[in-house]
Amino acid sequence: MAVIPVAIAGRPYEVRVGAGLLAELVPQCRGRLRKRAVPIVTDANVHAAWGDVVEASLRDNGHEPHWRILPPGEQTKSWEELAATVNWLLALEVERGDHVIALGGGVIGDLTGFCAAVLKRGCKFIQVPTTLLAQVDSSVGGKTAINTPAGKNLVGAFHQPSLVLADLSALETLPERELLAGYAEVVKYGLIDDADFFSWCDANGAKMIAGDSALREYAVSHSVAAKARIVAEDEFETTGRRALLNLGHTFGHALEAETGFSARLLHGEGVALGMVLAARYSAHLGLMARTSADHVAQHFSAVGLRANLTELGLDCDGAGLVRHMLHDKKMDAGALPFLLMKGIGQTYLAKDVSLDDVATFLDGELAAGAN
Ligand SMILES: NC(=O)c1ccc[n+]([C@@H]2O[C@H](COP(=O)([O-])OP(=O)(O)OC[C@H]3O[C@@H](n4cnc5c(N)ncnc54)[C@H](O)[C@@H]3O)[C@@H](O)[C@H]2O)c1
Ligand SMILES: O=C(O)C(=O)C[C@@H](O)[C@H](O)[C@H](O)COP(=O)(O)O
Ligand SMILES: [Zn+2]
Repeated sequence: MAVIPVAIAGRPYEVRVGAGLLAELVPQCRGRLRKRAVPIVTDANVHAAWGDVVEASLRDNGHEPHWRILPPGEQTKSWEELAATVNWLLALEVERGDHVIALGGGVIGDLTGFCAAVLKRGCKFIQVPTTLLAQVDSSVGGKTAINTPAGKNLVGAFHQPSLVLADLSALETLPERELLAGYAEVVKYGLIDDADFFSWCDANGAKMIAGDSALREYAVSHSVAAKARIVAEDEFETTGRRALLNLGHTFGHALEAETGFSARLLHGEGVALGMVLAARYSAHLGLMARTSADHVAQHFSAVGLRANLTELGLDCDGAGLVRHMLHDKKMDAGALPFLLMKGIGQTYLAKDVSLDDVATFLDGELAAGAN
């Protein structure tokens, strides 16, 4: 098992990465489950695949699990599920010092974390991520949120978990499309500031996706360490450092909004396409070699992720996509700082991007798409 510290000032915690952690849930949580009753929020797919294992670990150790089993999918990050889940926690008489367990992907982690952030002004929670995306990204760093019709993650809080348990065995039941979506956030760490890791992805990504367990452990641990480093430096996204983790997300979130937060486009798929667009836009501005932008696109295409806007079949223009971007949380005094690239592993926050120019660029991508 790999143990990665997240050195948040005043509230440090560990991310443990290894196979079999779900079966050892109670010993792994030692000292944190103070009562017999343990509230667990999950979704129906995760419950069907792993509910028995978690239930057995709790019952064998004298606990009584209380399950809240939500519908799978992005629509669950809603006001309605937030209110209903908070009311459920209140009915269970959860106290501030109690831990709620979030068992699932990023949807469950983001929603449960937000419930924990607001319940009695903050109770504790444990992230037990079961998707690749949640293991490498969403379970770490304390961003919690729901969506609104206006956009992605527009209501939320920073609220750190007490512990993250990333069981690599959980990935064995994950559908391939979800693995690929999570892989986009793995590659993101290479594109941000780690060209060697991008080369590692070039050499090993496909084998990792196909199921090689040593490669999976390396990909998850390396990604978590990268995220831990960045969030420890800038927990609340105030210095610009944490904003690097948003690479591809301004485009990606606009695409998710345009496709109605539906199964047409998963978050990680939007991020992959968004990073290709960030690379192509950087090349269009002359910041980055066109060959490097093509390399990014080819990397995603080679594993089966979409790398051209035309593949989405959108019925909008560039200005329509830019309108979604006006809700981006990075908006500052009417301007939108943009994550651009000077090369692979050389992402930076640009403050001088013209949204009219982005719209024109997107019109070109929507018309031609292919490079
Ligand atoms: N908080 C953050 O820092 C952060 C970071 C990245 C993404 N996110 C958010 O995370 C969400 C996406 O998360 P996701 O990709 O994990 O999606 P998800 O939570 O929707 O899970 C994907 C699908 O896989 C199923 N599933 C999960 N684990 C499984 C398993 N082990 N076996 C079988 N099926 C399983 C789920 O039921 C769901 O259908 C988005 O809402 C995104 O905004 C948040
Ligand atoms: O942890 C972060 O910071 C991130 O930006 C990670 C992203 O992968 C994640 O999708 C995040 O939720 C996006 O943040 P948002 O502030 O744009 O909602
Ligand atoms: Zn993301």
